[in-house]
Parts: sequence; C-alpha cells; structure tokens
Amino acid sequence: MNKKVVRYASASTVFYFDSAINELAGIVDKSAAFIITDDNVYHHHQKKLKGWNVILVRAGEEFKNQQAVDEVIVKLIESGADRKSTIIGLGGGVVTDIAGYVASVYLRGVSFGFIPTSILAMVDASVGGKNGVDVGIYKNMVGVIRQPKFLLYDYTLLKTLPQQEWINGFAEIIKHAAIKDAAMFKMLESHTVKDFRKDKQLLAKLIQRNALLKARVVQQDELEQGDRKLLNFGHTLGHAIENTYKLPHGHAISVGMVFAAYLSKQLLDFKAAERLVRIIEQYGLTAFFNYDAADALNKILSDKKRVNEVINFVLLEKIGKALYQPLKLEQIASVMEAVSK
Ligand SMILES: O=C(O)C(=O)C[C@@H](O)[C@H](O)[C@H](O)COP(=O)(O)O
Repeated sequence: MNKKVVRYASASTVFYFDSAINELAGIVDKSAAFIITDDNVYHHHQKKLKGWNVILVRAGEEFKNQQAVDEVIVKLIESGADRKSTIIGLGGGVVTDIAGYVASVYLRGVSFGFIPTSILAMVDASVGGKNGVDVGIYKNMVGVIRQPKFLLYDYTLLKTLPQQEWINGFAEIIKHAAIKDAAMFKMLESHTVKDFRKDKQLLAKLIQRNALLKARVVQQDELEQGDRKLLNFGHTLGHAIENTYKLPHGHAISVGMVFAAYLSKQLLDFKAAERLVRIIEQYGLTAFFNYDAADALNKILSDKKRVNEVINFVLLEKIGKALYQPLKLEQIASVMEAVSK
C-alpha cells in the first residue's frame, strides 16, 4: 500500500494507492460501515463484500437522481445508521456521486470514503469532493463539495471493467494532460488503451499521476473560484449533449474538448486542435458528433458556469496550458455551427 495524505482547505483525504479491498477492514469499523454499490459491481465482487452492510443502487447515469438518494436514505434509516457510521461508495462515478451526496446530507453529514471501480472514478469522479445528482437531463444540478475521508485504490477491480468503460475513463486523463500536463500528453500519444490494460505498473503510475494532479488543483481552489474551473474543460458542451443523446460521459466531454479546441483556435490562435482530435480518436473516443446546435446552446444556458448571458468557457492556449474566458453565447454559436456538422 502506498499512502498519501492530501490536505484541502476544508478537510484531508487519505489516498491508499496500490491497495486492496481486503484492507478496508483496517481503515473503517466494519460494523459501522455501509457500502453503497450498484447491481453490476455487486454481481462481480459480491464475495469480497461478505460480512459488510451493503446497500444497492441501480447502475447507470439515468439513476443518478434524487429518487436514488431518497431510497438509500430510507435504507440507512431502516438499518439504524447513525452519526458514527461511515458510508463507502464502491463503484464508478454514479455510485461515488450518490454515496458522497447521501453521506453529506444524511443526519446533516456523516463521514465517507470511496473505492472507485472505474478508470473515470479513480482519476476524476471520486477526487475533489464534488458529489451530487442530475435533475432530468441537467447534469449535477444539485450537490455539495465535501471531501471523502479516504480513497482506496484496488486495481484488480478493473479486471471486470468493460473495454467501453476503459475508453470512457481516458477522456478525463486526456483532459488533465491537455489542461495541465504537456509531458503526460506526449506520453499518452505514444500509447493506446491496450498498453495500459496490459501493463499494471504503467496503469498504476498513470492513475496516481492523474488523481494527484486533480487533487493538487482542488487543494489550491476547493470551491471552484479560480483554477478548479479548468477541470471543466470540455464539460460545457459535454454536459449539454450527454444526457440528451445518452452518450457516455467520456465521449460527450471528448466532443466538448474538440469543440473547445476549435474555439481556442479561433480566439487564442491555439495551434494543436488536430493533435487533440488525433489523441481522442487514438483512445477510441468520439471527436465529432452530429448534435442539434440550437438545442445544445439552449442547454448551455442552464450550465452552472453561466452568469447572466456570459459563460465562463475553458480554452487552451497550448497543450498543457488552459485558461477560462467569459464568452457570449453568440461567440460560442458561430464555431458550434461549423464543428457540429
Ligand atoms: O471536479 C471538478 O471540479 C471537475 O470539474 C471535474 C469534472 O470532470 C467532473 O465531471 C465534474 O463533476 C464536473 O463538474 P460540474 O460542476 O460541471 O458538474
């Protein structure tokens, strides 16, 4: 086990990298712990959960909603969970979002930790404390920023992760590289998903590098007043099309990143839009998607980054260096017409 403690402004998180789920009993009191997981994860890892209190949620983004939260809360009440209980989210981003949110509001907040089981959750969703749910097709409209006490990384859990989910998770890794880490971008260009599936050490290093990259950004700006906004690269358009077209999150934000890259080309003379397209396609992600531009623009108006008629849009100056710029809807619209075709 490789332990790192990250101190944020509000609280600390202990990262247990290179760990294993059977080390959980040494971290939390089993009798006071409630593991929230979904049907799929439970089906694959049921044996490892023997003797633990388990609460199941339905798998899939369409179930990341208030109803799921209420159902979990009812089960916690029925099971006698109290303020000394610890909630553990075992799963991908949907599960960790629900579990972290439930833990933040149940009895006005109990402690929680995550055991992420997908690449996306390991490098992004479980890190940084954003936990919440969707409202209809609108992503993450309700939520909190509250840090987990711990994150436990067990890479053997990835053995059952479908190839599509591996691909999905690489979108957030490419995003991190594009906004903050040019050297990682270059390294990724010389690999494919297959290389990371085959080489456990390469994968472990990549996951730790990404989780800590994100954690460092959040350390500087936990409440998203500045640099944390950069982590939203690709998400403005991504969120606007994800649920409407039932796109996997990674594909939706890849389309969003490519769009943001062309916008950056026009506004900041960004030179590497085609390089971003290439790497996205190399990792099996979607660079271009034929969406309804007028509808997407309309949805962008409901984005959390909107202030009056202006959207704080994340753009690239160069690979490894992002900035955010307030843009009017008309500026976004003209590039969108061209790129959505
Ligand atoms: O943690 C953050 O901050 C991020 O923006 C990371 C994103 O990849 C993540 O999907 C996040 O949940 C999106 O944030 P939102 O505030 O736009 O919902």
